[in-house]
Amino acid sequence: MNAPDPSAPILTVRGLSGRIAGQQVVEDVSFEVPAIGVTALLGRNGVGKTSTIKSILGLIDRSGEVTFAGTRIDRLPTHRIVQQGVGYVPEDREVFGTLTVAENLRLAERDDRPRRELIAALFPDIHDRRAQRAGTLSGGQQQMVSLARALVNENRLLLVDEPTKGLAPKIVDEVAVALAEAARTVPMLLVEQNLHVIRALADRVVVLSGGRVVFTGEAAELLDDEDRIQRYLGVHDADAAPEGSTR
Ligand SMILES: Nc1ncnc2c1ncn2[C@@H]1O[C@H](COP(=O)(O)OP(=O)(O)OP(=O)(O)O)[C@@H](O)[C@H]1O
Repeated sequence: MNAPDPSAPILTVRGLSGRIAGQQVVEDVSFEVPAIGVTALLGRNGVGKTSTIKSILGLIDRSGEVTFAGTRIDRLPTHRIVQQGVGYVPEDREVFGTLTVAENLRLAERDDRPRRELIAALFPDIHDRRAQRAGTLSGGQQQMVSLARALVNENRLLLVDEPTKGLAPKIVDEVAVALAEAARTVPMLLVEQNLHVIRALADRVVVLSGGRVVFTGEAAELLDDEDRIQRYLGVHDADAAPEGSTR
């Protein structure tokens, strides 16, 4: 077998469309995620970022081509996509509130040798709270559990949806540090609205507007351009979050 080409994208999306309840929420979206670093998926509220992630994962009705590590995955059910090494950290965390931290992590374990030591090292606070019910954790702690669930398996790509949403600034920084650690070992497609976090983490950006891609490029190309930031994201650089955001 040939060795994989490290310069090839880990994920290629071509002409992806997604529908929810018969309504088109993702329209003919095309972009690539390199096999290294963080690619940020950006855009104003409601442009279709979450729906794009869900279309890739087959969580909503979709059409178009999605190629992961050289294999078409656009006809596969979600569990088969995840089994191929696509980790998902959903918006709003979706931890099992009545289960303990340890039980939440155990449920996520897919590999023969789950990376429990790595999780303990990356998230010492969560490790110390492994007997606590996840529903009683703070928002930031729940986000760490959600991230830990994706990192406990050896994934080849992480899809991370708005990990800092609704968190206090200090906790946003902690989550950003954890994401940066994670990004050292696995490429990431990150939906994020906080400009400070985007600046700290993103290597490349893909910007959506009205369900379509309107800009792709190096993160600095967007972040050094006040006009583009305002036009595409509806924020001034000094702001942490776009218009209409709850943060
Ligand atoms: N379950 C649903 N039923 C009907 N419409 C939906 C549903 N989920 C999303 N939509 C619509 O699809 C469009 C795209 O939503 P999506 O959540 O993908 O946007 P987003 O860019 O992730 O937004 P945000 O930044 O606010 O999280 C929006 O117009 C939204 O109202």
